Amino acid sequence: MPRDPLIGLVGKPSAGKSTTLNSLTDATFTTIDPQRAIGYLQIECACARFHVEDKCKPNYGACAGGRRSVPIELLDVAGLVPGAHEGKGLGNKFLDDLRHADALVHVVDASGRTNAEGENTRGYDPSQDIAWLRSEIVQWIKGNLWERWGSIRRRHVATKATAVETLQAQFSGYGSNASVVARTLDRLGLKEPLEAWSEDTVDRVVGAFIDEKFPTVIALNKIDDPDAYTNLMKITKQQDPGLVVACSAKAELFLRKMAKQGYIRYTEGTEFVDTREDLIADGDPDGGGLKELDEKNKNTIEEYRDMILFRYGSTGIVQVLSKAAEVLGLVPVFPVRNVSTFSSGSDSKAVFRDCVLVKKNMTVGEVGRKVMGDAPLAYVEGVGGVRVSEDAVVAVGKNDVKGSGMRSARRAAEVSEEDIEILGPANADVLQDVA
Ligand SMILES: Nc1nc2c(ncn2[C@@H]2O[C@H](COP(=O)(O)OP(=O)(O)OP(=O)(O)O)[C@@H](O)[C@H]2O)c(=O)[nH]1
Repeated sequence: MPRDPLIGLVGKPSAGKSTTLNSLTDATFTTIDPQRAIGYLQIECACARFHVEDKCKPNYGACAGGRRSVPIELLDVAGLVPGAHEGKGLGNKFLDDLRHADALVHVVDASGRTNAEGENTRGYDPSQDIAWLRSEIVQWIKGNLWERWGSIRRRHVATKATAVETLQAQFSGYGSNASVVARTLDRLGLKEPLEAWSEDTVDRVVGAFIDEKFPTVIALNKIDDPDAYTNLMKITKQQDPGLVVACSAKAELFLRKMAKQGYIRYTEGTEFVDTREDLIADGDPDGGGLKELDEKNKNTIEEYRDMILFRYGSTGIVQVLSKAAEVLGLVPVFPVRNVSTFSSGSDSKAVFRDCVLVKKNMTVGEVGRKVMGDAPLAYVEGVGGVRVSEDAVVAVGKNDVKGSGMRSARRAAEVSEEDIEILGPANADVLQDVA
């Protein structure tokens, strides 16, 4: 059964990984182990599409006016320093942890105040970190492959295997599967057979495999630091701007903490912060019931407004996670028991109680099995009661709402009502092309 997607946070020591992880998670009920936590991905909820926002009650996470926070697992992959592939730092442990991740967030200290080892300095060029992190992963995978290339090639010829079969046998240890390898090769469109590949071709295969298996978002952290701006401009020009997000984990952590303690109103992912003073000035004599801030915290909020919120539009942390979900191509699927009312079992008034995040290119049948485990899947239908093939692929707005089979399904498969789930297409007008 496909497991839940996992996003790995990587970066040198002191880049801000733990702060990012803490700012994305709700410390009260999140710790799986010290390195793993549940963060919340913000998505457009299906309730908005069907105008039932007022009845939306998620079993996990929350939904406010159609913006839903869906739990997603995060992993802090600590211990990366240059030379990790040779066992430096926490080298082997780092690489071992890395293989579980489906996408990476590279947390970069954009302030230039820490060197490659994470030690204090000034004026360090953080674009170097992006280059060496990639190079560590490349050397790790290429090293393992090239070391045995002679025998891999001989076996490939002797067994008349396909290139996908031969490479998958080598890449399975990185959490790969045959479709990842097939997409890697498609990306390159190589003409020569595997036995004729040069070292240069193997390098290109490794590079394309890393792009496919570990799509990476670059989180340029510490933008509250005045030195960060120049680095930010430089890196945004060098990298695919679609993969870079400017952020401040420290600011996000602070704002969430202050909001939780009742000092401010803060809408995560936005520039909107209200203090008691602001609300009184806006005409609410009670100041929204917020507590009075002390001078120090008031100044910090002012500083964050100037340096981050008004300049960048948000702390960027919510966007880091959304971007990671985007590069991974995650599709939120909404299991419901009834495809007309969108309710789930016992509580017939609440809608869209569940939401699971699945990877793009998953079929309706695979999603059904993920949600239902081994229970037999009689048939699949969705909004409007339209039947859908198990082989259809899910995408946002397409085959992403599912409900229970009831009587007709029971006839179809002779299993109990509880055993059936149905997946179905959303309204034709919201169908989107499969990415
Ligand atoms: N100015 C500023 N400092 C930050 C920010 N995020 C983290 N820091 C600081 O950077 C230091 C290192 O942060 P951590 O989150 O512990 O870094 P890490 O990457 O987990 O470090 P290791 O545990 O050593 O791998 C701490 O002093 C943080 O307060 C930020 O957005 N702005």
